[in-house]
Amino acid sequence: CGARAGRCIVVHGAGSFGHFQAKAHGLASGSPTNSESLRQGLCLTRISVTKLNHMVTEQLVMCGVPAVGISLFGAWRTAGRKITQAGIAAIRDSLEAGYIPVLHGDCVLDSEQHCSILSGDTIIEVLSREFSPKRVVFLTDVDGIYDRPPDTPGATLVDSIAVNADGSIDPPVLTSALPHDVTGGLALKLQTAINIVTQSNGSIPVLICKLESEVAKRACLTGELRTGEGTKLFLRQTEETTSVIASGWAG
Ligand SMILES: Nc1ncnc2c1ncn2[C@@H]1O[C@H](COP(=O)(O)OP(=O)(O)OP(=O)(O)O)[C@@H](O)[C@H]1O
Ligand SMILES: C=C(C)CCOP(=O)(O)O
Repeated sequence: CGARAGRCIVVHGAGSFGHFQAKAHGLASGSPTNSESLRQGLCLTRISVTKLNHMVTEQLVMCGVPAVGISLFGAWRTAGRKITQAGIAAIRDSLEAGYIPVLHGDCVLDSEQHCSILSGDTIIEVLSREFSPKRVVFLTDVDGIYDRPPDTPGATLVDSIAVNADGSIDPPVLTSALPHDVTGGLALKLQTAINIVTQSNGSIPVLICKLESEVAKRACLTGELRTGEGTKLFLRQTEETTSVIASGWAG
């Protein structure tokens, strides 16, 4: 409900919705022959992910947030899983009219394999390029990024991750994903966070913390995340980037 305080875009994943149907019908890899089974799988997956989007949007509206659900299907397209068309206009128009767009991981039409899946994480990466937000906050069901899967003995929360210009990170992190996940789970979330940091040259801070917490509220509204509250990614400054910033100030 903190969304009332300013303009923001909400993107949610499919969670326990959609992945089972998508996996059962092979939607991620699609098929050039565009079979009946694939079409049926796409319809069932969309019923599931839009049901979740309806529930999320409804909760936001009940909290007084002017939220509108926006799906990708129809407006976004891929070719061999690569995005060839992103329906940005509908999102921009909704924001300008004072609404909070609520997008979700979805399946879309693909010109080579009939359909493909776009994860909520992939959507966030595209939106970050288009809208250059003040910050991106990933909300998850654990406190942040751990050095190894949090259910592994000895797992420790990582307060900050330095992202190098080549996309490598320090410290390294081990991840795991649930067997039904068709989009890669936390590994894709982390890769998306890294891409946002490198592509924005460090100008978009990325924070990862726990859903439904005071920490999450403060992180979304102010960008503040204290030690032990979650994970912050930042671009490791090299001599080259430092001199560019310095010359920017001098100019
Ligand atoms: N190194 C790690 N640090 C934190 N969480 C991890 C790690 N490795 C695996 N996980 C698991 O990732 C889960 C969080 O990922 P989350 O479910 O938010 O992403 P997702 O699978 O992409 O979800 P969605 O599909 O809804 O976007 C946690 O429940 C945790 O168990
Ligand atoms: C159609 C599906 C399963 C969307 C997946 O979106 P994600 O949960 O954000 O990876």
